Amino acid sequence: MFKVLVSDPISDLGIQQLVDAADVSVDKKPGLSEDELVAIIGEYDALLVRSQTRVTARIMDAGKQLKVVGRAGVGVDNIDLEAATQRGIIVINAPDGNTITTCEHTFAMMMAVARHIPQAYLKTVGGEWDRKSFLGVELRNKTLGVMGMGRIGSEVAKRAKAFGMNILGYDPFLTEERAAEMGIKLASVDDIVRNADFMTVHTPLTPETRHMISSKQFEVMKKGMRIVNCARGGIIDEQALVEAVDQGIVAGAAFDVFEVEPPAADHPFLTHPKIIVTPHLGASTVEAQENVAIDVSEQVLHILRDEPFINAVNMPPIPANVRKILQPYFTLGEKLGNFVSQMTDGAVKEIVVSYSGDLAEVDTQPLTRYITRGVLAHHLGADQVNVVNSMHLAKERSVNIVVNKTHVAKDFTNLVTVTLRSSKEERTVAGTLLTGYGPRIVQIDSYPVDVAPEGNLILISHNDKPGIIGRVGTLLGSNDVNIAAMQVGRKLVGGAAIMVLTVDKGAAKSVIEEVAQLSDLNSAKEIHLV
Ligand SMILES: NC(=O)c1ccc[n+]([C@@H]2O[C@H](COP(=O)([O-])OP(=O)(O)OC[C@H]3O[C@@H](n4cnc5c(N)ncnc54)[C@H](O)[C@@H]3O)[C@@H](O)[C@H]2O)c1
Ligand SMILES: O=C(O)[C@H](O)COP(=O)(O)O
Repeated sequence: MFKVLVSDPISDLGIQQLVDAADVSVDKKPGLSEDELVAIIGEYDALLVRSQTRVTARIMDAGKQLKVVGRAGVGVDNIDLEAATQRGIIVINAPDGNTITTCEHTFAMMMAVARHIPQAYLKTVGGEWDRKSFLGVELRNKTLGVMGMGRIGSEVAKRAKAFGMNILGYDPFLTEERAAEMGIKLASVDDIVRNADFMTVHTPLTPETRHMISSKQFEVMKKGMRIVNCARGGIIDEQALVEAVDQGIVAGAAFDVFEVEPPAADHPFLTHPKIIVTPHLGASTVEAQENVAIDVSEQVLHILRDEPFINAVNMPPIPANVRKILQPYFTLGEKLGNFVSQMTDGAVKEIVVSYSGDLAEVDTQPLTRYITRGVLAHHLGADQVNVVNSMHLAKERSVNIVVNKTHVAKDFTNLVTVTLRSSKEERTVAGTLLTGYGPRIVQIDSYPVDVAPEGNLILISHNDKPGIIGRVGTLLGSNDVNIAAMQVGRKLVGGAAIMVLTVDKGAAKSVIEEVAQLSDLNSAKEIHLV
């Protein structure tokens, strides 16, 4: 039974699939302190959070069984990603579920600041009928600068066009062509600061974006600009903003997010007549909360059940077209890595992976992660290595990973070859997916074979002499080890050869040692693939 802890308020409807799952039990304990989480996290396999819970290295250290941290939302700045990666904890988010909701909140804030809605409301409900103090501005024909043209920024730009705004967009990944397609103008930060009437930020908070709008930008800013931040506190320098508003450079600002949340009671935004605020409500709609909780619950279930998943934040995303090609090879790749690791003696120094055929056409890094996981799992334990930390663990142990690609495939449409170089030897195994047969090992060292990569296998290297197969069979049989399948590979009659036996159950170590002592046998190894 997998145990899931929900430590922030997350939509009940959204996590229903977890609650309904027969192999999962869910505990909802919102509002726990770090110490309280440390005390209980040890029994959980998954932790579900929004932005309130700070998932620290200390919590992850205590989470001995923790496989996944699921963020029901976009920003993962409350999660120590580095610590998660080092510990092999997968961090996933729900990047799409709250895009529209946050975009709409951005417009709510933009229009509220343009028309002084919160200030006017307060006066009106206070009994004052003040129609003079709140002269607003239209959005129509104004220039809107959008910093960060990702999911939310792009939706904001799309809707701003309906208001008749001219849009300047800045994003390191925005090209002239894409900007033209969207009917906006590609701009620099400086262009936006000098020319926009409204500016809205939609970047993550990174060392690069922290205070990307600060005194230097306010000094050259178009007078009368209105600024919205529904992304992350700290992208706009709060102190510098207050000064710019007081100097009349900025006409008004609308902030949903703060450098420190919740802000201190004496935070200058809270009493400033030209700055309006909401308490990080960007994603707070019924629809968004259901969406993100559904998305994250679905992926958490996949991860707990060891099924393919998406939206891992601490490993590179796999585009859908690449995933389609690679996914069928993930299990095979891991098994090849595990097989070659079990057959190789000595300390692993280098993993050489060769991809040929169609596989060579795409970014194979995700598949290399699975192969590396297979190699390392044999030495470090399957529970210690996963696709998130496999490359990190290899690097930490100075295991070099070399990837070669050849577009031409000789005998198979696609072939994955894994060679392990250790302190003692170099061994190779290759596999493919055969239509109608599934994953097969088709080469061991330089011998062609056809072996299903599963169950208990015995790999024997011997000299091709009459009677040897019988002797091996008799010895195993007398020890109650039944042979289910057998493959023999040789290059020359009477020369060196290999034998791969699939046996119904694992043989005792002593039996394998006895097999290795038979005449004309060079080595015998048991290989177990799950
Ligand atoms: N207020 C809320 O409740 C709320 C809700 C959802 C998202 N968010 C926040 O909104 C932000 C945007 O979310 P998203 O889903 O659109 O993310 P996204 O990843 O789709 O888009 C972010 C964009 O920022 C760009 N970017 C990165 N560095 C940049 C830089 N230095 N200058 C300009 N652009 C840069 C990226 O290239 C990317 O296109 C995030 O910070 C997210 O955490 C807030
Ligand atoms: O990054 C996000 O998804 C938003 O900031 C929403 O955060 P929340 O889930 O705490 O509302």
